[in-house]
Amino acid sequence: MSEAVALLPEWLRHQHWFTGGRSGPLGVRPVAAALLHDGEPRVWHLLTEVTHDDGTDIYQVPLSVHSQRSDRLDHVRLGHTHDGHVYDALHDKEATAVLLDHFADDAPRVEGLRFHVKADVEVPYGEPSLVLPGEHHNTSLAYGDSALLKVFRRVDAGLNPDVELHEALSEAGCTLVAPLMGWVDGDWSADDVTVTGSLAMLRGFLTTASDGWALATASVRDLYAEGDLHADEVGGDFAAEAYRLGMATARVHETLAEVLPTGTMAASELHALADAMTGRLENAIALVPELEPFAAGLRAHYDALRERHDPVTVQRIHGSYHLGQVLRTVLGWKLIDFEGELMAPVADRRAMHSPVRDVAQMLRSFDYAARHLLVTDHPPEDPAHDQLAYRAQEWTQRNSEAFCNGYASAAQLDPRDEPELLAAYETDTAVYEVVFEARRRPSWLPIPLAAVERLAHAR
Ligand SMILES: Nc1ncnc2c1ncn2[C@@H]1O[C@H](COP(=O)(O)OP(=O)(O)O)[C@@H](O)[C@H]1O
Ligand SMILES: O=P(O)(O)O[C@H]1O[C@H](CO)[C@@H](O[C@H]2O[C@H](CO)[C@@H](O)[C@H](O)[C@H]2O)[C@H](O)[C@H]1O
Repeated sequence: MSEAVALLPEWLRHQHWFTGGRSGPLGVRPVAAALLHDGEPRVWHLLTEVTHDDGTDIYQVPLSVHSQRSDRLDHVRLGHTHDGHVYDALHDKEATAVLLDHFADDAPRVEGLRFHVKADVEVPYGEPSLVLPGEHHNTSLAYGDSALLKVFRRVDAGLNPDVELHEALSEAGCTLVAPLMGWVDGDWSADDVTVTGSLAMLRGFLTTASDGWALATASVRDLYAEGDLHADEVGGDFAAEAYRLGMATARVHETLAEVLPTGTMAASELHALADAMTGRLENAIALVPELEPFAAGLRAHYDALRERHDPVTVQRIHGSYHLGQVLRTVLGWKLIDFEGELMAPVADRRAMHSPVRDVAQMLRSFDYAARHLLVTDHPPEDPAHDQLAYRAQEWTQRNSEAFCNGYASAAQLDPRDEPELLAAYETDTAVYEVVFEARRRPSWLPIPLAAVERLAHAR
């Protein structure tokens, strides 16, 4: 194993799900290793601590070791050791079959790993796996067309909120998420004590799904192609979908409030929330000085929270809600990926908030969908820019209203009745997005910066 571990730093550096600092991996130290299959290939389950210039994280890196080099797996080869050729096991169908087989009742027990299957679930043993394409934070394997195994790459001690909320919603009979079929948790050593955390989640595969971002941006393309028509006049109007998405969101919130704890945020906690938002703004300004001219206007939204006297009802929410986290199937909208903001500590990701926070994030996502073509295809020097920007604003307005109408029709709460909360959460999200884009997609930075400017002048 130690030879294979030596291959990890260079390999990890090139994995898009590796988020460790600018330095990349500086050191790698296994914290748990288990042999899942002692045959050809040999399959190892490995958890490794990775040190980088921003700190230390635990990554899950199942490996398969073949005695012969495999052309088929060349694209996921880490290198060669005395034991054989080492591959990313999640891309190796022989190894992923081994992984799925461990959910079976009669599978050999593996020390430090526990595979759980929910009652009455049919695990598709024998189905080949396919890695879902795209640059995701984790690696998801579709087994046939019935189950999806999401293998968390960066893992934390404790229950992953994705597993926790899928379990709560599935148990409550909520059909607005893919049903939870099972999960894996495991142990590793941290500072000489053993900790436990969620490692993977098995859920139903939604075969007819299109993601919300693809659908919304297709609607915006239609609008842009007809620059002289309003959003409600073009063929690809999205408002009815936005309305239904609002309803689905409200119903999920309602179920979460029924089956998981709720609470209230009193004035002192609202102060603390406003302070946390202000702190994030100050950090963001240090990184992106273009924010500075808008700082006073943005802080005013946080001050409004400090001035509020009524308590705010809080509950578990999605936590990182946007159009990429919703799938439209023939049976309607489904919500996915309840992990929360990945870079936040797990305790923050499991914190209770007003459901208005999810609404605010989805409204930001409508703004992104409407404006992203202004950045990619119609920059300010394009003569059509100003007209299209106007249309984009109309599209956002129309779909935000429709979403809130749908939400209000299915919930006790109309998010527009909480304007201070909505504006504060929208501002906090836009500030987060400024940092996210500055680091990850600088060419998209104008999208949240335009929102920051609008929000700064909105009080
Ligand atoms: N239950 C599902 N059925 C079909 N596709 C899904 C399902 N859940 C997620 N997906 C697809 O997999 C992608 C990644 O899932 P997600 O849970 O968001 O993982 P990650 O955290 O790695 O991004 C989604 O963008 C979606 O396209
Ligand atoms: O996918 P995650 O939940 O980890 O979210 C991160 O990446 C998102 C981009 O994929 C990012 O979302 C931002 O861009 C989206 C369009 O690509 C847009 O729909 C969102 O509204 C916008 O916030 C998200 O902020 C980031 O945490």
